[in-house]
Amino acid sequence: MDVGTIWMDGEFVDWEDAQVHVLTHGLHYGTGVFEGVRSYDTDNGAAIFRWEDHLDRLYQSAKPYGMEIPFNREELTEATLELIEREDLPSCYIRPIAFYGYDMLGLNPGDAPVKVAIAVWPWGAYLGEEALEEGVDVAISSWRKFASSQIPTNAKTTGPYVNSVLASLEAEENGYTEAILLNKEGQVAEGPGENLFLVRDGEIHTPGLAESNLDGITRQTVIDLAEERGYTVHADATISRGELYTADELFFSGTAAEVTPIRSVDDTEIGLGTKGPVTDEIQQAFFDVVESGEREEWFTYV
Ligand SMILES: Cc1[nH+]cc(COP(=O)(O)O)c(CN[C@@H](CCC(=O)O)C(=O)O)c1O
Repeated sequence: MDVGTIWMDGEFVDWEDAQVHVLTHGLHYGTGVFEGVRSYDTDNGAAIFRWEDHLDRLYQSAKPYGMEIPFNREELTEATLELIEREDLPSCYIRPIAFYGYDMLGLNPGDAPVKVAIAVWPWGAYLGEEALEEGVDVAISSWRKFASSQIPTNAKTTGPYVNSVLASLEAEENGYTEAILLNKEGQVAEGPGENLFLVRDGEIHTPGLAESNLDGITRQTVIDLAEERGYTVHADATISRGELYTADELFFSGTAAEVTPIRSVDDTEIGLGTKGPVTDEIQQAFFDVVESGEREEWFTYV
């Protein structure tokens, strides 16, 4: 990858110089919070999709860990816009991260400084170029999604992503593109890096957030777009494993995954085994939004 600069604690540094001490608290204990954001090269120029919502979530994610991010919204916004321009990447994936840095180790971060970095890079179709059109084959993970009573699932925290890594590794080792995780009660939670939607008899269902799922910004976008098109959306659904197999359609949503159809679960074909008509309509509506860049309330223009 043709790399450039990274914004780190107020400075733009060369990619290879963006390094941390091996005794960084976040490296040992997973005490970091991050965002996954996309800038699109829209008809109205480069524009970051739902940046304000991602910023909201970044600061909210820091709260359970007593983490004070030492830069305000305006500073992070200015840094990100400048970084996109410096890297000349109107269409890119943006990774802001804040984490407890280097001081004497111990579970309590104590006087460890809060470090902040922002990187951008090109990132195409998260689950593969053909996935958006043809759908992906997924498997139910043997790992369960952790519960919000164990770790705040409304915070996008680095350490707990080992749960997602385990599920993704297992899926790939078994020949699948992605996993679906069940929660500790055995109900459908989400993907390792995506929310999940089910279509049945023309209505759309997605698991609720309280028990185990990230409050996805793309999930909310899908809900808004579906309701605008007259669909009934059940946004607090309890979905059993069996209902996945009998669904008319399934799809993932996420900043990286965008809207990706699921064509099989545990080798059981979903619907006709390809992208379904409702998924197609929602996916097209999503891409119309991010390609046009017209809905100003959802875009921060570079
Ligand atoms: C567990 C999880 N659930 C749902 C979502 C969708 O949330 P949103 O992006 O706000 O719609 C993501 C984003 N996963 C990010 C990280 C992916 C990665 O591999 O790292 C992403 O999509 O950027 C998750 O990590």
